[in-house]
Order: sequence, then C-alpha cells, then structure tokens
Amino acid sequence: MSFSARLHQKALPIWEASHNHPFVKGIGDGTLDIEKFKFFMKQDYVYLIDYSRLFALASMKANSLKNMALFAKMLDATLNIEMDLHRQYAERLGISAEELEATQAAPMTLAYSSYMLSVSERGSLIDLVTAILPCAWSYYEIGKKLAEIPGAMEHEFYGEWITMYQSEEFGEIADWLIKLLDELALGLPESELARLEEIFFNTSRFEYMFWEMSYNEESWPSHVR
Ligand SMILES: Cc1ncc(C[n+]2csc(CCO)c2C)c(N)n1
Repeated sequence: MSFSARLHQKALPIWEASHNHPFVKGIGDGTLDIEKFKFFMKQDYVYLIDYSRLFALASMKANSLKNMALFAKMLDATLNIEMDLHRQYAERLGISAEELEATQAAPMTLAYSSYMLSVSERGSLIDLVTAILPCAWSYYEIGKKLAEIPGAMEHEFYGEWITMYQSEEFGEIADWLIKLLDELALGLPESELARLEEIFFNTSRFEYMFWEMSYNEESWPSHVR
C-alpha cells in the first residue's frame, strides 16, 4: 500500500463524517442557509491567505526546480482562481473585496492555519505536504461526489462552488501532491511515517471542524470580539 493510501485509510472515518456533514449535504442539495455559506466564505478567504503562504514556503523548501515551479503554479491557482470564486460570491452577497479581506479569523480558522504554518515552518518539505494534503484532496473528493447529484452543478447559487472543486485542474493539484508525498516518503523509517500520519490525521480533523464551525457560525463570543 502506498503511504498516501495508508493515510487516507486511517483518516477515512473523519473524511466520511465530512462528506455526511449537513453543511456539505446542504451545498449538494442546494438547501444550505445562505448566511452559513456567507460565514464560511469569509472565513475560508482568510484561511486561503495563509494557505497561499504555505505554497510560497513549499516553493522555498522544494527539492527541485520542477517542484519549485509547480508550487508557484499552485500559489497562483489559489490566489487568482480559487480566491476569485470567493470574491465573486462575495459580490453576489453584497460584500466588498475589502470587507472580505478584513475578515477576522474565528478561533477554529486561526487554530487550523496556525497549526499548518507551525508544522511547515519547523519541518521539512514532507511535513508541509502532509499538512496541506487533506485540504486539496478532500475538497476534490467532495466536489466529485456532489457533482454526481443530478442538477447540483447547475444550481443557481451553489453550482459554481461544486463546478470549481470537481474540476480537472483541482484534481491535478491533489494528484500531484499525493504523488510527491509518496515519493518523499520512500525509505523513511516507521517512526517518521507515524509522526506524519498524526499530522495528516490532525489536518483531516481540522477540515471536519471547519464545516462544523461554518454550520454553527462559530466565532469569538461577542464580549471578546
Ligand atoms: C478549509 C478549506 N479546506 C480546503 C480548501 C480547498 N483548497 C484550498 S487550497 C486548494 C488547492 C488549490 O488552490 C484547495 C483545493 C478550502 N478552500 N478551504
């Protein structure tokens, strides 16, 4: 079994919980409360700012010129394609780009991005790739699953979200990160693999918690905001 398949198997119950989460189901059948989606979009936007920094750091830590260029391409895709989706949704929801960018990170958003940044700054390239993989991989899986629902991609509001995440372009990013992880893991001792497994498990949990936070619109208590 490849290392990525081992990680996927270990985190499967969490990934399944994400697939079955009412937030994700609501995007799929179009019934998700727009207010919850608005909360999610704003938090996701500030999350993606830090995620972009991780691609920049990955380019810095990359082991070849080819990988440096690929991480730079992913940085570009996040800042200019994925985040454009957010800016477009924000416009439809009456939120300006400035307001979107000024969003204060909620506790879970801050915990998730700080965890990824800390693991990646302290560790080597494989630590970084392991930390960011559940993000790119699980969204592609979710996008593919939701796209199978008849009419979901044509939904007047959530259709574009599903269309983006199930796209070949995002599939390629996930596949490439999986392939790189498996290459970097070759020959590593079990103690290292177990340490990496914990990182993957943690960011898989954070992915689940991000749906949960968004569904409950969970931010700082109003008296400490
Ligand atoms: C909480 C959260 N998790 C995952 C993604 C999806 N995502 C983030 S970066 C990237 C790769 C290319 O931009 C993908 C697919 C998200 N938006 N928000």
